[in-house]
This record gives sequence, structure tokens and C-alpha cells, in this order.
Amino acid sequence: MMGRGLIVLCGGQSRRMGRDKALMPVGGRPVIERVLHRLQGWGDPLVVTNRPEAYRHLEVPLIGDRFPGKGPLAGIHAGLAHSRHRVNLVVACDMPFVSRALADLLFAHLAGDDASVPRLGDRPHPLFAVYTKECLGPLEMSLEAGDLSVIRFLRRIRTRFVEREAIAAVADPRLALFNMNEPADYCRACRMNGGEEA
Ligand SMILES: Nc1nc2c(ncn2[C@@H]2O[C@H](COP(=O)(O)OP(=O)(O)OP(=O)(O)O)[C@@H](O)[C@H]2O)c(=O)[nH]1
Repeated sequence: MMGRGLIVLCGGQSRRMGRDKALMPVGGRPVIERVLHRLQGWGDPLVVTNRPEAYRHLEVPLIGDRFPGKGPLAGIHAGLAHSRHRVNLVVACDMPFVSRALADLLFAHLAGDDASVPRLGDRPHPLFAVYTKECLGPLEMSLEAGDLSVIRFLRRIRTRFVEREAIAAVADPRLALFNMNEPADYCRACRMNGGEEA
């Protein structure tokens, strides 16, 4: 099938932040709305959440985890299982500066592999990455085995890593892969937004 999917993971607990990260405003707009806006048109959107009532206003299809409480790996699984498309960008809801150019770059590097994942030094960033439906079998194996590490999952599939130099040619890696985990990150995001359009 032609076309691509855009899977936004929004099923986390935001324990470190203490409130729902996705709904915190940066540049006057909730982070999840920024993510959807910046990537609008890249693929058919799906939001994976176990709290649909909090996101219904987004007017985007909402789906639940098939392995609830199992973290981002379960979110990737639910998104890929529901998506109509073989190729999907998976993105966390807590990344206010996501880059469409980086999404395009990851897609261009996918070639015949199962996933295309940015990496800065030795640190992969699997929550802004392209995955194909071929990942579903290995995802189920990981989840059924109780191995919830996304990094270890990447070793079970054919993962293409896209390195800093290539990333930097299309986006500021520090911004494009920035995510908010705790209140200090939120303060940083609001400061960083000073040099960014809203
Ligand atoms: N669908 C789904 N998404 C999840 C799940 N856990 C985390 N996520 C998402 O994955 C991304 C990264 O989440 P984390 O920051 O590691 O976890 P979190 O639960 O949101 O936050 P903490 O409670 O502070 O760890 C965010 O977009 C989360 O919404 C889950 O169980 N299901």
C-alpha cells in the first residue's frame, strides 16, 4: 500500500514530569500539537494512548496499547499493528522541536531494512525513528518475553543507524532529538524555543 503512517506515542505516565507532558505548552502550544503540526502530511497520523479522553480534541485517530503498562515498546507495537501502512515514523509526544527534514532523511536511509534510527555518538534515539511492519513479529517476541528495552529490540531487527554527521546536514541534532522528561527539561524547552518559531 502506498503512503506512510505517523505514530505518536502518548501512553506514558509522565512520572518524572509530574503532569501530562504532552499537554504542556511550549511556544504557546501543547507539545503534542506541535509534534502533529510539524509533521503534518508526512503520514497518516495515529495517537497511541490509554487515556483517550485527554486527547480527543486533537481530532486524530486514537488507539490503545495491546500490551498496556509495558512502555514505549508496547506503543510502537500498537501503532504498527493498527497502521494501514508498511512504513511509519514513530515519535514520542514529548519532543517539541521535531524536524520534518530529519524524518525525510530517516525515510531515505531505510532502504531494505526494518528500521531507520538516528544515533548521536553511541546513543540511539528510537523514539524518533522509522519502522516497518516487519518489526511486528520481533516486537511481539520481546513483549511476550517481558523484555521491554527498546535498545535491545533494535538488535533483534535489521536496524539502519543514521549518524550525527548526516543528521546535522539537515537539522540541529540537539533540538530535533530533544525530549522532555523532567521539569528542568521543560524549562530548557521553553528557553530553547526563544531561538525557534512557535
Ligand atoms: N503507547 C504508549 N506510550 C508510552 C508508554 N510509556 C511511555 N510511552 C511514551 O513513550 C515516550 C517516552 O516515554 P518516557 O518518557 O520514557 O516515559 P513516560 O512514562 O512518559 O514518563 P516517566 O513516567 O517519567 O518515565 C513518551 O511519548 C510516552 O508517552 C506506554 O506504555 N504506551
